[in-house]
Amino acid sequence: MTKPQILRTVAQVRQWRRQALLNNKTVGLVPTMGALHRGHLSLVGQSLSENDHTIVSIFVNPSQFAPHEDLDKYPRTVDEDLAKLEGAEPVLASASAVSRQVSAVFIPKVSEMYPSGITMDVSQQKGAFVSVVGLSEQLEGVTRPQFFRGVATVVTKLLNIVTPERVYFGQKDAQQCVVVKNLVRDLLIDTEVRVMPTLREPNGLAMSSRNAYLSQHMKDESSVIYQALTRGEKYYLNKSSGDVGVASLEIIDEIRSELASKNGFKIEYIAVSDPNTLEDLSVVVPGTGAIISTALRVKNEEGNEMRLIDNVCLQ
Ligand SMILES: Nc1ncnc2c1ncn2[C@@H]1O[C@H](COP(=O)(O)OP(=O)(O)OP(=O)(O)O)[C@@H](O)[C@H]1O
Ligand SMILES: CC(C)(CO)[C@@H](O)C(=O)[O-]
Ligand code: BAL
Repeated sequence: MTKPQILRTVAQVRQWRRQALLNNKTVGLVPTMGALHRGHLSLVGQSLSENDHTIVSIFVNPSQFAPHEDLDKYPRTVDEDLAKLEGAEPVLASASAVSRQVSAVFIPKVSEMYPSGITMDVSQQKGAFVSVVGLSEQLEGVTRPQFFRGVATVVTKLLNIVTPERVYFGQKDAQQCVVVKNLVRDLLIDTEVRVMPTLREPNGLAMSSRNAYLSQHMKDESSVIYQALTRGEKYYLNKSSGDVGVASLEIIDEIRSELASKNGFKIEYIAVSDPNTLEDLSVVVPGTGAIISTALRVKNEEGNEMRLIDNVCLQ
């Protein structure tokens, strides 16, 4: 088993990429903020099965955190992450990929990614930033206004550095996927955006690095989120038929009543949206598809509040 190369500078990644190109090898990129779990490894497995080389980036990107958010305490577990990437058989890797290993891991410093410097205060930031207008002012963008500008910026930088044939994201962060697809299309970036299904804990809770902030009890309680979303999905499936749609408000009411069964969950939003534009849908019609997404705040035993997001797709 060969260990992945650890690359720390943009120049090292470019050199590695040039070599792959010279050898006529395809490259898949899996961008992450580390604290890897099976959800991340499923993206890695998919990339291994579709590309000759897979590069994983581990970078906790400051520009997508607001000053009051958890940048400083975001879980940083690089040694464990590397062990998982070196050793673990990537989840869902197809038979043809089993013999493949992650080729490289890019772990840059903030100064490498932001050569003009960066501060947490958006008004003080220097250098170029990428905004995806419209899409990033909805849903997640309402409570995290800096989030999509930060994500769009860092993903553009990563795509410029790596120029991968394919880049992999998780459906759990549904709005992020739509924002990235739009920026790749509008900035004419030559890469295919692959969106992979959400991996869940046995109780249905979507796997997430920030779940590390939750006690087992809170994790159990939080399984209500997926139960509520699937209740909305079932309601839609039972009521829709042929080309007869279902009012979004009815679906949202179903979800809200399931969530109301738990105390201490503050709903930020429940939305039924067009999967491509993320515009609110008043009716879901079979065949057109929709995303039902939600964000909630939960308190752990220490009284610290944290935010969980999840979604399901309707066909
Ligand atoms: N449960 C999951 N299933 C599939 N993909 C996932 C899952 N969780 C995260 N991902 C994807 O992994 C990539 C890296 O995500 P990130 O490093 O932010 O982890 P995260 O678990 O989403 O962390 P956070 O707790 O900050 O939301 C993203 O494309 C994200 O959508
Ligand atoms: C895409 C990403 C790695 C950009 O920092 C991050 O938002 C994430 O991990 O989902
Ligand atoms: N997975 C999304 C990264 C974030 O919430 O900052």
